[in-house]
Amino acid sequence: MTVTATLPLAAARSRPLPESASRPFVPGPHGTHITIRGLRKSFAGQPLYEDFDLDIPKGRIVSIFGPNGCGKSTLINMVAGLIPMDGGEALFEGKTLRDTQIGYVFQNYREALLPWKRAADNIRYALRLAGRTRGQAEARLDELVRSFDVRFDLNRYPYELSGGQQQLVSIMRALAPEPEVLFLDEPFSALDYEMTLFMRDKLQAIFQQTGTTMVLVSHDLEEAVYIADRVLLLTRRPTRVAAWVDVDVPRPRSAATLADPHFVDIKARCLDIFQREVPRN
Ligand SMILES: Nc1ncnc2c1ncn2[C@@H]1O[C@H](COP(=O)(O)OP(=O)(O)OP(=O)(O)O)[C@@H](O)[C@H]1O
Repeated sequence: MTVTATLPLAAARSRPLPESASRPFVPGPHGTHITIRGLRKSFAGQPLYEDFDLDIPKGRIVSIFGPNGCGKSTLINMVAGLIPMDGGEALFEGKTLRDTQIGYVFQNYREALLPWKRAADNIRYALRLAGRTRGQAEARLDELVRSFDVRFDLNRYPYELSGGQQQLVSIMRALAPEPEVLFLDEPFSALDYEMTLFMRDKLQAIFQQTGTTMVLVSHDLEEAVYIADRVLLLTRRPTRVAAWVDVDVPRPRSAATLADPHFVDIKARCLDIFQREVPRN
């Protein structure tokens, strides 16, 4: 699903909280960042999620992979507060979304940035919305430019930038207020292959610098495994967890990783689960 919005997070925090599940809340194991309990969602009377529980680990990159239409985007959009749950709840280390700083990177970078603002002003704007003073925003912007090693002119308008550059600005904007969790919905799917490889490595480098919990939806199994510490495989709807697969491949990963026998083995295991589990539902 493609979501297009320009100011998702401000809107998300003003939404009412979902109703709590009627059963007692059971916390996740040690190291859990996001605890989802009793999640329910239907579209047009057709259940997508029914009494769905999930624990997402802290300080890890989790990729979500599953068949078309199983609800990958809907899941992160509900947890990020962009669309309502029908029931259940999600807590961030015990806190509600309202008390949690999150970032979100949309698949459709063309509509994600504010077109009337220069790239740098898109980032400044997010920082000002998050309550930073003008001086703090400038300092943070400088820091981001250094850590992302930005070599193009951020004083350009989005339409003057390439797709990859726009998506890089979107990721910088999402990370600018130092979110506790970063959600990414197929962030590289609209980019060409060269730019996709570059952006994956950029994201990985940022993760290694910050340790921010990241939850990424991907259509591409190789990408899902390459980027993740853990891959969450989902079934067809009504959607369940098919499996969690650990990707115990050292970072930084590189093009050579793609041919590493252990990496290839993990990818094959994911594909096997996908093919075995998914059609049964
Ligand atoms: N607003 C909506 N109204 C009706 N149905 C919807 C809506 N949003 C999503 N759906 C349906 O819910 C299901 C899950 O959609 P979602 O986009 O979350 O799946 P996905 O796994 O991300 O899909 P894809 O792999 O195709 O990107 C799909 O069948 C979709 O058609």
